[in-house]
Amino acid sequence: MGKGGEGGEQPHKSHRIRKSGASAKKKSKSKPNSTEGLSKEQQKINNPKAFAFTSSKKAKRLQSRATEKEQKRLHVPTIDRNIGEPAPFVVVVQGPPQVGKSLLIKCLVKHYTKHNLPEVRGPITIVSGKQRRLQFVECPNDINGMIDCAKFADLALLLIDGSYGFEMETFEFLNILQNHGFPRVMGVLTHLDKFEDVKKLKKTKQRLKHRFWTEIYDGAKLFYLSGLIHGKYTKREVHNLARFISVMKFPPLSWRASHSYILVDRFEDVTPPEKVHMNSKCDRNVTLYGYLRGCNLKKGTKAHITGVGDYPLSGVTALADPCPLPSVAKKKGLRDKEKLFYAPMAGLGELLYDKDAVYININDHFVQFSKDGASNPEGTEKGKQRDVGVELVKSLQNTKYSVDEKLEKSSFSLFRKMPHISEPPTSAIEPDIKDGDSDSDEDSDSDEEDDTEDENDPESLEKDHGTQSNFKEQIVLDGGRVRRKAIFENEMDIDNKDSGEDDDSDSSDNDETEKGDEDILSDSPSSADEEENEMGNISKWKESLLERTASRRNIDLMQLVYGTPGSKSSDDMKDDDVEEESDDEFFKPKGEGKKKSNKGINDNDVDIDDCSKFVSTGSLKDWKDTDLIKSIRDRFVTGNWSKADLRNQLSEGTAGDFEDMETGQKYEGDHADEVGNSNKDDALAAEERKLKKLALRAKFDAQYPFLLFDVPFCLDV
Ligand SMILES: Nc1nc2c(ncn2[C@@H]2O[C@H](COP(=O)(O)OP(=O)(O)OP(=O)(O)O)[C@@H](O)[C@H]2O)c(=O)[nH]1
Repeated sequence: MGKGGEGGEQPHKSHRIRKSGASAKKKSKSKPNSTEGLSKEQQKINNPKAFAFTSSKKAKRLQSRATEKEQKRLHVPTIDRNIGEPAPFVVVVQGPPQVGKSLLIKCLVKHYTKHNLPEVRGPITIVSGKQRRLQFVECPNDINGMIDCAKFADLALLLIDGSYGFEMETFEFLNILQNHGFPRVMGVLTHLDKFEDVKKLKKTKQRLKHRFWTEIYDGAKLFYLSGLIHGKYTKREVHNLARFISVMKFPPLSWRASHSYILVDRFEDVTPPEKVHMNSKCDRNVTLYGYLRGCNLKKGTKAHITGVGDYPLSGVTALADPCPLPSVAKKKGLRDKEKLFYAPMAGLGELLYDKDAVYININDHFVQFSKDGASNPEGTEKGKQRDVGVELVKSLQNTKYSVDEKLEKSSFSLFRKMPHISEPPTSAIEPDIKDGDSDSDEDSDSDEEDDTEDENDPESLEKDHGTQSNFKEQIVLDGGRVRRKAIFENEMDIDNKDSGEDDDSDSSDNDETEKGDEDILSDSPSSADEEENEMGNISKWKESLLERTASRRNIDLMQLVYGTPGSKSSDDMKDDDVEEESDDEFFKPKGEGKKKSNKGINDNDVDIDDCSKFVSTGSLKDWKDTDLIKSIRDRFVTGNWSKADLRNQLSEGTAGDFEDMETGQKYEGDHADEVGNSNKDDALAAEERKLKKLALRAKFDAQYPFLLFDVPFCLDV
């Protein structure tokens, strides 16, 4: 572009600096000392104060902020080994029983695909965006299931019953997650519609949020699902949750990225039927289907199947994607056709592609079964001539109950006059526990029950996790359900503080909860300890678990050797033992008493020291015996050594013969004459030995005559 407007183009008008008027004045005002044309260095020299910092603190803060920003920018690049489309991210939905896991998955699937899921079984794959697929898995409520889920979860949705509080399952899963490279975790509070008091709801939300933050990290995301509408979570809340999952970043976990693994979404037993017919326990061939994650998988590699074992792969085949990502055409959002989902185990979809076959699944209500022959009288006669296969199928139509259902209802008696034994109903657990512990628990733990338990069922069992622990598991029987509530002392502390604050602001708020909690605090003996255990990011319950494991194995050697301070005297202990023994003896079956009376070393105690070795208990001393411990007490640094000297002197004085080998002089003890005739042979043998020694000594002296002199010498070479 030329200035002269060559080529027919219009020239740009150059900027004209104002020389008069308001804007010219303004400029001259803002720049009284014109520094135009000066370099930055020169400007600094001219006015150093303008470039100096006014506050050192502020400067320091700015500097650290700049460094932080710089550091954040720098990160180790993650290597993505995935070829082609990335495998779906696995979203594990975990929580205690009946918290609403299946319902949440159903609602999320409905939101993403507009399909109703009849049943949640196995992984459910859906297309959630143009570049993203998700796989929902419901975590089973057993520890093995939790371990398996922790291995493949990219995101864990921890469902918590808000009306009830934290349960043990959540913490168990969190602990397992930590051992598998902590994936993304999000909390979801359900059953919030059970709160009638808005204030109480708000408070509970706050409390649970802070506890959640303490366990994971400050600011961890916690969603609230406020209730159900037509048996489903509200659309808005599900939409928000789904949005959050859709945009979430899943940084690859290093171990997983360098190992190949498959979350199996379908499996097929492809063993030839005749082989199974010949031998029902023959080795089976099983085909497993699923998305491959991590790195590549080769034929012949040994694969570990959780809960089954290690097996070599006989072959790996790449199949067509059952739930492909939509086309990359430039358009906003997903079309309805592209909202695919794949859930072979949940009984969805009509076609099933196998390695060697295609199955067509037809819903039962579309199938017209032929009428049962027995229903019409004519058919009975015809039925006699029917084919055996037809007969079998017809009889199958008649069965009302499946084998499992029949087994559940079945019962048997071991002896003729005994009542029938059948599987106990779940409610049968209740009276058992109540009978055993209800009395004592009501007495001791009645103070520690909070409002939810009061409402539902006051009878509960408590297990203290160690003496120092601030974390307790409380087994509560809640409307026929056994629930394992997690109770934190810290939590109670916070509650108390909160209630105190609230009391100031609103004294009329007399919640049962607060009362209960205050009682707990005032009555609990470890209130001083609680103050020490302030809320922090460190999870105290995990610490206590470690401590307990360590303390089980530790033996206090000091206590074993020197005894417990203020322990009973040995006589007292003996008396106690005698009493115990006599009591035991009284109720013992025949022959048992003798075993117990043998006060040898306890076999269990032997295992504590080294369980890998077999130790014969007969040859060992019982180091629990106080007399035995006393007998060696003076052999240690802290013992009385003068006693030992005295004993040596006495033994020397009384023990009799002593012979100085240097001089050949012989000292005889006071009691030498007490040696009887029976020891004569010994004396002769000793005499012989002495002569031998003297002869040897003479020989030695002859060989090394210089050793007879005490004068030090050296050899000159
Ligand atoms: N009132 C209320 N009921 C809920 C809520 N969430 C779930 N439910 C109900 O709780 C019951 C259990 O829900 P599920 O989704 O089967 O729970 P789950 O965790 O899958 O149960 P399991 O698989 O047996 O462990 C259902 O009847 C739900 O309707 C909620 O937020 N409020």
